[in-house]
Amino acid sequence: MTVLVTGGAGYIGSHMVLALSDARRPVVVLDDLSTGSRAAVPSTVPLVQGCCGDEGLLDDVIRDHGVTAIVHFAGSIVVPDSVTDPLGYYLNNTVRSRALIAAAVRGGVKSFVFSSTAAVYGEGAAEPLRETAALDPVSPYGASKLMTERMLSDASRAHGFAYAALRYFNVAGADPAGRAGQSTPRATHLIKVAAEAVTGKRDRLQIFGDDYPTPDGTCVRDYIHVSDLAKAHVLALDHLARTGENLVANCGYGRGASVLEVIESVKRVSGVDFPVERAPRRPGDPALLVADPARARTTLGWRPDYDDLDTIVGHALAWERKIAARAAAE
Ligand SMILES: NC(=O)c1ccc[n+]([C@@H]2O[C@H](COP(=O)([O-])OP(=O)(O)OC[C@H]3O[C@@H](n4cnc5c(N)ncnc54)[C@H](O)[C@@H]3O)[C@@H](O)[C@H]2O)c1
Ligand SMILES: O=c1ccn([C@@H]2O[C@H](COP(=O)(O)OP(=O)(O)O[C@H]3O[C@H](CO)[C@H](O)[C@H](O)[C@H]3O)[C@@H](O)[C@H]2O)c(=O)[nH]1
Repeated sequence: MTVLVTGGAGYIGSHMVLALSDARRPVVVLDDLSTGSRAAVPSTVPLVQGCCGDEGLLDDVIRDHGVTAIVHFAGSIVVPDSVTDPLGYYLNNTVRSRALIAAAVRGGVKSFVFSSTAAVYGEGAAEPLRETAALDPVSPYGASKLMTERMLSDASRAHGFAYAALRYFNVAGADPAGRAGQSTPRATHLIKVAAEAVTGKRDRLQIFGDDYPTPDGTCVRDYIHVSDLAKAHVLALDHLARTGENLVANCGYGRGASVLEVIESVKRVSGVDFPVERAPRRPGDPALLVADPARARTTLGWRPDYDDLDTIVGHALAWERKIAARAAAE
């Protein structure tokens, strides 16, 4: 009854490993440590260092650990990088996911939860976005994820397993107990970058575009707390095991915050006034992404615990200060 968590040494994956461990569910992590770190995996949880596209290794892990479910976080995640390196993104996100799905089929794994993204939706769809909105990704990143959703749909029909594709909106924050957080080197995510500006790791924050068709001209996103997201994954695993029915569901709160509103929140919560400068638009950025989370609520019974921007920012800051203090002590 072991859950294989690919990418479990990364930001979101490490919170999922904590959620499963807290629920006393057996876990094994597979991670190539390209952006994740060994320290993010509790010492009680086995970590296999390797690639989620290595079919021989996957067969061994599934067999040796008695894997019955897979939660697949491993992948490349930076939207603008996918614009400059699309083939790298299709390799790591699509081709390697295909290898993992094939290994799951060979190994008789019955449940598969996949990290999808709001970036699968097209521009111009009615907001908040429902799962039925048009799928027309702006970036190669979104396309690489949408292809994996399609493979899961086709393979589940042909081979008799159930999958959940959870379309995350913007994930932020950290474990409220301070056990995990985002430690990604060269992070690009807004709240993480702003937290680094608070601790002095960065000397300023850039706003990428202030001429979008949004109320204040900056991009609007639906920020979701990473621990609420992990909770949705645990519920999705239970749903798949209980019903055997596939699920595609948004994970967001249904409320947007602009880049300027996020910056205000970070300054307010931290009490630190860091320099901010206007910069050109970043390639691949849609103006507005806000979830309609009704399906996750009704199908999974998902009820968020941290649906508040200042709370998310507060947890992100606590983690950032903790790792800054640790780095200073080294
Ligand atoms: N962070 C967000 O806001 C967000 C939003 C939507 C979707 N997602 C998706 O969630 C997942 C996790 O994202 P994250 O923010 O935790 O990123 P992350 O970079 O912290 O985690 C990814 C993990 O996967 C590992 N990895 C990458 N390629 C691998 C490979 N080929 N084989 C094995 N391990 C590999 C990395 O070392 C890392 O530990 C990704 O699939 C991402 O696309 C993230
Ligand atoms: O220093 C920064 C960083 C970001 N931004 C802006 O802040 C917004 C959010 O950017 P992030 O990089 O934090 O997140 P993205 O919306 O680009 O992407 C994230 O959320 C998406 C879904 O909404 C994807 O799934 C993706 O994996 C994940 O990285 C964007 O308008 C971006 O231009 C800035 O202005 N300055």
